[in-house]
Amino acid sequence: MRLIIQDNHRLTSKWVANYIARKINLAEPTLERPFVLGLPTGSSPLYTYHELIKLYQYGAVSFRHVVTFNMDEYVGIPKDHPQSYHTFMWDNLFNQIDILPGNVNILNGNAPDIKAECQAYEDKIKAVGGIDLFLGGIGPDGHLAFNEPGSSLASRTRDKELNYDTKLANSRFFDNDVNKVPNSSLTVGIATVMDAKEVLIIVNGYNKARALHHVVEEGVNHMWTISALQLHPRGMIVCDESATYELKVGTYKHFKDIERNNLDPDNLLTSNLIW
Ligand SMILES: N[C@@H]1[C@@H](O)[C@H](O)[C@@H](COP(=O)(O)O)O[C@@H]1O
Repeated sequence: MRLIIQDNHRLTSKWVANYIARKINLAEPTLERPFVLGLPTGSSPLYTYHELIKLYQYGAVSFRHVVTFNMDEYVGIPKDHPQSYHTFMWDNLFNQIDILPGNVNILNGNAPDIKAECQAYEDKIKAVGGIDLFLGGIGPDGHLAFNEPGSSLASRTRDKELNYDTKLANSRFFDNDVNKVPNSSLTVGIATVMDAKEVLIIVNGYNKARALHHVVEEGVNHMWTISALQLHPRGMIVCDESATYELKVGTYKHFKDIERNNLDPDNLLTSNLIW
């Protein structure tokens, strides 16, 4: 697993956006052979999306032949609700880049047949050849997408109840009222994410420091579902300094050392030092 430590959230976002743009460009995607990107919502990827929009505006990347699959969606709120993940993605990324609407895939939290919806999502990912790069964030309890602590590490796309901690964390988007946060979600499973050719997780802030410690320094454990990343051949975390507060000094120094030539986001757009 790679751990890229950046000074702050702004640099984290720039690094991740440049990395994604470089990956898309290197793949030289076409209509027949698109680049397939898994995407999260939340505050962690927000500035990465702003950076990607800037790169698109400068002409440094195009999303014309990019197919996306979002990680998750709430159950029980309309698609056009201001806090639905549909709204988040269209407002913060898709409406501002050249992606074809038909290439965007987001789970339908109001599907009449949840099982069929989730199976169709898994089938569609397979049909396009799998996900090339899955971008993600984590919750303070180390959950990936909505795979709450205790979720099977072999899980696939399904519906999942949200725990109180997650509802509390997400209540900031629902007038700080935990009762307004939906009780359940549709989410890709841990195995769905781990099937991607590459997984890149953004971790920012003190409130994620414990989770970062668990994924980097402890064993694989279903109570910290992000720890499954240790088993991925191309798993990478990009974090800011604040998120490293629970890491051992030695761990911190080790990753700073081995990634010392890869830290400058500006080098990424032309670098071949990329997976
Ligand atoms: N389902 C999402 C996760 O995919 C996301 O990673 C997490 C962290 O969000 P944030 O980045 O806002 O801290 O929140 C939600 O629970």
